[in-house]
Amino acid sequence: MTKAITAAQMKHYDQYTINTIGIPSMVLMERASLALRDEILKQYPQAQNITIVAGSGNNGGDGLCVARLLQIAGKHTTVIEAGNPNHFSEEHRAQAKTCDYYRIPQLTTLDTIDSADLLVDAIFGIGIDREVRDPYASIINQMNAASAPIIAVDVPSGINTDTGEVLGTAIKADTTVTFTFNKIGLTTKNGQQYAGRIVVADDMGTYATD
Ligand SMILES: NC(=O)C1=CN([C@@H]2O[C@H](COP(=O)(O)OP(=O)(O)OC[C@H]3O[C@@H](n4cnc5c(N)ncnc54)[C@H](O)[C@@H]3O)[C@@H](O)[C@H]2O)[C@@H](O)CC1
Ligand SMILES: [K+]
Repeated sequence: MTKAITAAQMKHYDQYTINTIGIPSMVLMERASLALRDEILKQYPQAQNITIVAGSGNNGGDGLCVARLLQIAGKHTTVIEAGNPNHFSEEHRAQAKTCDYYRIPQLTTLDTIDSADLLVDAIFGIGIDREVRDPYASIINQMNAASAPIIAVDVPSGINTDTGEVLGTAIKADTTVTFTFNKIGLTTKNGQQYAGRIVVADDMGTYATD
C-alpha cells in the first residue's frame, strides 16, 4: 500500500520543491495535469465533450491546464469558472490566459454540466478549509445528479483531505487522480466512497522527503 499524507504535508512538499529545489509551481501544475490527461484519455476514451468545473485556487488551475491539454488532444472542452475571479490564484490566472489563447470557453453558467460526456471536478483540492455552501453546494449537487461520470482532481471537492469527512456537500466521483501521494482522508471508508477509484499520480516532479 502506498503512503498517505495530510494536506499540510503535501503543501510542505510542494513548497520545498518550488522554493528550495527551484522547480516552478507552473511546472508542477503542468506535470499534474499531464498525468490527469493521460488517465482521462485512458479511462474515458469515448468522451468528446468534457466540462471542467474550476474553483478559484490551484485545483482550479489544474482544471484549466487539463482543459488545454485535452483540447490539444482533440477533445471539446468547456470550463465553468465556479470561483470568485477576485480570489483567483496567480497560477489560475495564468492558466485562464492560456485557455483564452486556445479559445476554450470559460463560462459562469452551468448549462454544460447536464450535456457533458465527462465532468472534471477541479473546484477544491487540498486547500479546502471550511464547510461548502452555495453557490458551490448547488454546483456539486448538480454535478452529482448529472449522467456523466466525474473524475476528481486530487481530492473530491467537499471532502476533508485529512479525515475523509464530508464538509456539508461533496462530489461523488467515479475516479480520483491524486498527486504525488495518496491522502489520508481518501483511505477512510467515507473518503473511498466519494473518491471512487483512486489513482495516485506519483511522477509529477514534487520532491518528497520524510
Ligand atoms: N504548485 C502548487 O501549489 C500545486 C498545486 N496543485 C493543485 O493545487 C491544489 C491546491 O491548491 P490551493 O492551495 O490553491 O487550494 P484549492 O485550489 O484546493 O482551494 C483554495 C481556494 O478555495 C477556497 N476555499 C477553501 N474552502 C472553501 C469552501 N468551503 N468554500 C469556498 N471557498 C473555499 C480558498 O479560500 C482558496 O481560494 C492541489 O489540491 C492540487 O490540485 C497541483 O497543481 C500541483 C502543484
Ligand atoms: K477536486
